[in-house]
Amino acid sequence: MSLLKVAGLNKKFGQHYALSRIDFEIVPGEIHALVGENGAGKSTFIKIVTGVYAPDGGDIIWQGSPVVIADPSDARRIGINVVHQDRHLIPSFTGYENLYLGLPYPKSKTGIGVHWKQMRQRAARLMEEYGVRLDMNKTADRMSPPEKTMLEILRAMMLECKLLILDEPTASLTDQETEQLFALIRKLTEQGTAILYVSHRMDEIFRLSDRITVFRNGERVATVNRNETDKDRLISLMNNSEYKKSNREERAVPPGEPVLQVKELSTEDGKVDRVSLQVRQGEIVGIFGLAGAGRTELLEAIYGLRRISGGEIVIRGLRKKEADPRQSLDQGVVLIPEERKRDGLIMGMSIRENMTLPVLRKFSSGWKIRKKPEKAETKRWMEDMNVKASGPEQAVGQLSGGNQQKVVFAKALMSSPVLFLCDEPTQAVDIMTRDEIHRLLKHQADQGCAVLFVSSDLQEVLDISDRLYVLHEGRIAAELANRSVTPEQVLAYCFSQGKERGHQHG
Ligand SMILES: Nc1ncnc2c1ncn2[C@@H]1O[C@H](COP(=O)(O)OP(=O)(O)OP(=O)(O)O)[C@@H](O)[C@H]1O
Repeated sequence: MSLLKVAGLNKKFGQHYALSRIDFEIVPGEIHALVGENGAGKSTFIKIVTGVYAPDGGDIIWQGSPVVIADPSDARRIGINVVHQDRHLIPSFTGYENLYLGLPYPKSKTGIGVHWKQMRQRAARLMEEYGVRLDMNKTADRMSPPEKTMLEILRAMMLECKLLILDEPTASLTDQETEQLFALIRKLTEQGTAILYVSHRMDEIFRLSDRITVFRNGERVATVNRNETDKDRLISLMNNSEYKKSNREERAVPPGEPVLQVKELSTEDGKVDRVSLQVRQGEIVGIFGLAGAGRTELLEAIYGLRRISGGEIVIRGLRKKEADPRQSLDQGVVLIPEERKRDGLIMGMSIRENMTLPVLRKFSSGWKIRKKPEKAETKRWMEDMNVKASGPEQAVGQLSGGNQQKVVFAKALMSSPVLFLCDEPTQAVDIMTRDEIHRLLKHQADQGCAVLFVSSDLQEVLDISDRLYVLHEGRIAAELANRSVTPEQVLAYCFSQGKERGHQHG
């Protein structure tokens, strides 16, 4: 019998159908992937089955009976939980405290205090049951991304979750960390929990899922068995056209003058430790490291968002005097941040306002902003980046996650930068846009830009970079020419413990 069945589900925003006549079914113990281009309706669907949005029509059947899921606590009560990429943990709370978040703490015998022992025992039982090892005394802000994901899954299982929805769970995880997560997912399904797995990462979908449902423009276009389809067919279903992957080609333009020179750079918090690197004109340089290696921190330090305790940053021959993002922008440096909701965009503002804010000078004459060219350029970039929206005036907060990322990118491109600092720029974007972003960056590099590119997807780093640095515990563990390097070689450096630290030029 199906665990969850929906029939004829509709959801409208204004005149626009985000979901139209959706039929869907998931059975106990199944791993069911949900895929679709950015804006296809996946998040809206999740929000309806978890009680965030009310549908405008259609039925939801849970374990054979019709239900109304009025709010998220309703969903949790019947056994539906979701783990999002934006994790819902309280940073200063320990693992234990986060595990019991929103739940009654076990009371001590007196009925006044918390029964800590019981709390710890229950957590230990749960971890043993699912084969998870976590230091639950650590506060959430000291946990790595995979640890946080595991903790959230454990919390769902405390609530006797029958349907666990994982929304881009591996977005910032490396391959090894993803393996740990997959092992946990398999354990959950063995015990009958169904998994609805939303991801843009095709390889994972093919490794993990039993069935795959494809959404396109708010409609369900297919549900297929994993072993009866392949990646190219799936992508064609997603966008109704032939998909051709761009090849890993050698870039012809030889690198020019150094644009970025980092010498012995350290941050006050110790996350970046005596890092030296350089990126020249026309070069795309990758940075790879495990979660916690200091990838984001390094980019933030270069951009001026993190306090520096030593070393220097030279951009086009000019030494940066202090941590100052404004100065970076003036020097033609842009940062595509990992957390676009926090750092990249103002959700209440329109696409146009977000894109043109840093470059308003370009459109001003005297006191006035020349609206026409401002709008025209916004539109041009929206077309180039294939941003799905009702128009340049739509609020960014109303766009799907992937389309927000495209706006971040367009905004960066608009300022004609000389140096791109990209932190997971293709996170959450669909596979077509991912190729498009790679193409755009290569084009920018061919025009003389320098690109420093961080991704937790090793294959992506290898696909795009001319050269790469491996980061390990805040330090450069290796510099590798990306001609014949294999993923295994890169990973060996990620796990190196100092003594193997060395340089390899090729
Ligand atoms: N609150 C809202 N107001 C107006 N439109 C919205 C709102 N939320 C979503 N939409 C629209 O509904 C459509 C579906 O969006 P949804 O977020 O469900 O897509 P998605 O498949 O999850 O995309 P992504 O892969 O980019 O996260 C989009 O066109 C989006 O702009």
